[in-house]
Amino acid sequence: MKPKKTGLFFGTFNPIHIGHLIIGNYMVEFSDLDEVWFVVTPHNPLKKKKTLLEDHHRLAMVRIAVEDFPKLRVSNVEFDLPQPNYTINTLVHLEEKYPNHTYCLIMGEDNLKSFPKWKNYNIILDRYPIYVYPRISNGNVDSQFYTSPDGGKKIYHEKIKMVDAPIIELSSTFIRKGIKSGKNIRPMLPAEVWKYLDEMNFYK
Ligand SMILES: Nc1ncnc2c1ncn2[C@@H]1O[C@H](COP(=O)(O)OP(=O)(O)OP(=O)(O)O)[C@@H](O)[C@H]1O
Ligand SMILES: O=C(O)c1ccc[n+]([C@@H]2O[C@H](COP(=O)([O-])O)[C@@H](O)[C@H]2O)c1
Repeated sequence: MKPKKTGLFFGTFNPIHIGHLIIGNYMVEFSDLDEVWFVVTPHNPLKKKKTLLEDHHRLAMVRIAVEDFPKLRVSNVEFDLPQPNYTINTLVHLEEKYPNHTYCLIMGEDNLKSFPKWKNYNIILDRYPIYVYPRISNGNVDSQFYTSPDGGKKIYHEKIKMVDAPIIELSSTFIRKGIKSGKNIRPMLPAEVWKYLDEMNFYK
């Protein structure tokens, strides 16, 4: 059987919002990927855990968000791996567990900026293409992968594919703050995710 080309969209998803969904869906519809897995991360090694909802709630909301999209899947593979979750370890694990897939990474531009701080990022780059989705909130990306030697037109590492997709400037942080200050942020979340959050009184 031909291996499935699978995009791994790693994230904290605290909570998942329509920006995430638009990215996952765009990648699977407008690139060469067969499917996209939203891999819910218990603990990002570069983030503090304090404002984080419990893993199973974040997972439940991703599951609700993707259930009507057959090419989008949710994965809790990192729940049983050591924390904090280093992506290289998860990739090794996935290669063993699901050998009939070829993997690439999906990330927003903000994550590309911190990418050189990731464990074994050179090995990740060696082995996996990275599809990057544009994001502007953190200013111009100035990671080593972006700097053209002549300072002119941006050039990128050969494994990094910048995807020409619409920019949706929305973040989970914005949503959490909005809820805390009593704003109506309902259109920013899939309807059923908003319902879940609201019923559970999260982020208030
Ligand atoms: N609006 C967006 N546009 C492009 N990429 C995004 C967007 N929102 C999230 N991402 C990407 O999705 C992945 C998971 O992101 P994450 O769960 O941290 O969401 P976030 O909205 O950035 O959350 P937070 O505000 O809590 O940091 C990351 O690769 C991030 O870059
Ligand atoms: O492997 C690393 O060193 C590493 C460092 C920082 C972040 N990551 C991963 O990047 C993913 C995106 O995280 P986040 O919090 O921006 O959604 C998440 O799966 C993290 O575990 C991984």
